[in-house]
Amino acid sequence: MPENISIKVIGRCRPLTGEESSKGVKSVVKVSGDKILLELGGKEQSFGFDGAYSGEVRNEQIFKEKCETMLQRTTEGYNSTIMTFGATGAGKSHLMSGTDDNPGIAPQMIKRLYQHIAEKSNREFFITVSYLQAMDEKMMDLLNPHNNQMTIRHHPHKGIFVDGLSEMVVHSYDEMSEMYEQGRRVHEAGGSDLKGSRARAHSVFSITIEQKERQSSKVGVRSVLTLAEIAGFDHGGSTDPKVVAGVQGMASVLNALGGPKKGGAIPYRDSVITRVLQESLGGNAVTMVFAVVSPVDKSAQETMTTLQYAQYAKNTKNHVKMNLDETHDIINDLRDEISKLREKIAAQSQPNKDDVLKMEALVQDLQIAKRSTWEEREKQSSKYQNERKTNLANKGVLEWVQDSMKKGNRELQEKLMLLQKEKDQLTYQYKERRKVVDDLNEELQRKIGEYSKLTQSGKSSESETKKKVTAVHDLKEKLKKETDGLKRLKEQLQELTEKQKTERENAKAQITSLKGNAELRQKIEREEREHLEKEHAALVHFEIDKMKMDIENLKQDIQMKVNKGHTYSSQEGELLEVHVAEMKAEKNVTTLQIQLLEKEKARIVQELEDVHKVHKDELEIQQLQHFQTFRSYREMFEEQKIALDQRYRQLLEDAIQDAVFLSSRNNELQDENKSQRQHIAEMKDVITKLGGRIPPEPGMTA
Ligand SMILES: Nc1ncnc2c1ncn2[C@@H]1O[C@H](COP(=O)(O)OP(=O)(O)OP(=O)(O)O)[C@@H](O)[C@H]1O
Repeated sequence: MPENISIKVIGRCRPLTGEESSKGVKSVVKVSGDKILLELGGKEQSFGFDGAYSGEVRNEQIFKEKCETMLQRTTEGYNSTIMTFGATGAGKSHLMSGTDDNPGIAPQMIKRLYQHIAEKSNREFFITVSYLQAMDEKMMDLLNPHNNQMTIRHHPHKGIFVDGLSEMVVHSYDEMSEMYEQGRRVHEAGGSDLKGSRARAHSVFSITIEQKERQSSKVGVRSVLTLAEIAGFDHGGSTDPKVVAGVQGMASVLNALGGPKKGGAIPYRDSVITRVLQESLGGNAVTMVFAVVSPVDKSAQETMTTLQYAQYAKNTKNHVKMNLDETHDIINDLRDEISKLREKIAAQSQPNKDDVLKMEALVQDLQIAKRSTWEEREKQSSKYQNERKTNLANKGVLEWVQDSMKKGNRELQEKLMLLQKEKDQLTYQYKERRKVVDDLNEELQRKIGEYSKLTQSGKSSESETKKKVTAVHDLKEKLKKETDGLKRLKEQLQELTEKQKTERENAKAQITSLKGNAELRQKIEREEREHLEKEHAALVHFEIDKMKMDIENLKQDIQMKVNKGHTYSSQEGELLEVHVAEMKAEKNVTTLQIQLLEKEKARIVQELEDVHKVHKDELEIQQLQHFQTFRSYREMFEEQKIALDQRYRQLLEDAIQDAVFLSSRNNELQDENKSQRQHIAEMKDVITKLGGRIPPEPGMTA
């Protein structure tokens, strides 16, 4: 049994914008409890709703207090609709979509839906989205803006649906958010072929949720969550019937549902948006309407209209029921019905017209039902995905695709930035430790110097010498420890560098797969080169440092040995000098190599930039060529379609003519047959009269 539930209406008034405040614009709207108070013509009018919010209240709070329960019902299998409606600039988009730091109803709904799904691991979900724009009675597919025809149909089980509107399967929160965001951008861009003001454009984002228990034969449930933004009723003085119907259709329906015209026929069919939202307005959906108004004095009349119609919505009752997903049973029932009807028609000598029409409708329902299986829809959705980019490019709104790439890139960049931050911290620690090592080294040298002075003076006592030697040893131990720590830090840094490299590779692969975004790819590659440069410079620096430390250690060892009384033979001295000279030479060679590498690097960078430029130009040419080819294919296809249509029409005409000819020939033959039979009957009569004698043939004598 359907439940009768009234449409809930919430009032919302936006604050004055900064510009309006600075210009001294007067506010004529107040929010008090669940009421919106409007000052018009010197009088204050009060409109009571199921809730009212001022613009200062954050969208999160409104969602929590009013919309979260709607999600609950949706996930139980009930259709739910949330619409924002009001004049242009009243704040509909701010409430429905919001901003990055004040997310609107739609992004919060999407987030909560996927949290719910994550909690229900025992259930299997199949989720699709579609996004429709209706303006001046013209429909546009916001997810896949094609030029194919779209028709609003009614299906006995599916309810109202738009045949031809792309239904995209989504598998994750990210995918759904991206679809919503991208569709919204197409809506904002308006699409190049949609003339007119966006102030008259309605948009409907529908999330269809089908779910069933895993590994169970129980019938699942199916529900549609509709998020709609309805434009105000202002047609800007236009007399174009489509423009008027587009914005007035909703007013007429609300009036007939809960206004002065209540009780009469409801003119859903008078406009696209009311037909599409028929289930949400007096039908099978739990509906919440946000009447969104501006506080500006100049908009007071529009505010009044919005609030009045919102009252009509409040008087409307919907008839809500849980929707079972019986697609497979429906297909079987339809097949049974079709085969019974086929037998009936076959048994008729003259097919009954009503039976034939019924058969046609059943076959159409079966086709729709067959297209409703999860597998079929998944296939269809991939097809739409493939068409999307071309359609978006054709509409001149491909720009946003690049924007969304930038968004994806931002996430990658953030990941890389985190790694870089970690690395910066490590590098800082490394530098600090390095300073400690250097200081220790200095101290050690000083201590060794003191020790050698003492031993050379020959005045030191044994205990004093011992003390100096112990101090040198202790320092050496400390230095060793610090150097080990430094080594470990270096290893960590190297690990992090590897990780960074892998992430950058991933980022690069991801960016490479995003066709046509040459700028972005170049940016990533340049950043990667710069990182590598820094890495190499640090590595070379480290090696030179190490070499210096080795020389220092060598020097200290020699000094210690000398201090202990060791005397170097001239051969040993020569060897050591050679050793030090070799190290110095090695250092010079390394420095030279670095300079050469720098030059080589500059050359490669230049080469890369050149190659990149050539590729970018080529890519642009290719893209142009592709579009041209695509256009000529389309034209060819249109021509062939026209030729085929003509041929088909010709064949049809021929067939009709044949049928007409055969039917008239049939009539002639029937007439002939009739006159023959009459003639035979007359002949028989004559024979009987003649007593069985056959009369002579005319012209013969008896
Ligand atoms: N609650 C709010 N807090 C702060 N600013 C708001 C709020 N609501 C709306 N605004 C601001 O008011 C202006 C109009 O809002 P918005 O674009 O959402 O209106 P709209 O009804 O969607 O307009 P249109 O029909 O032209 O698309 C915007 O600058 C928006 O940032």
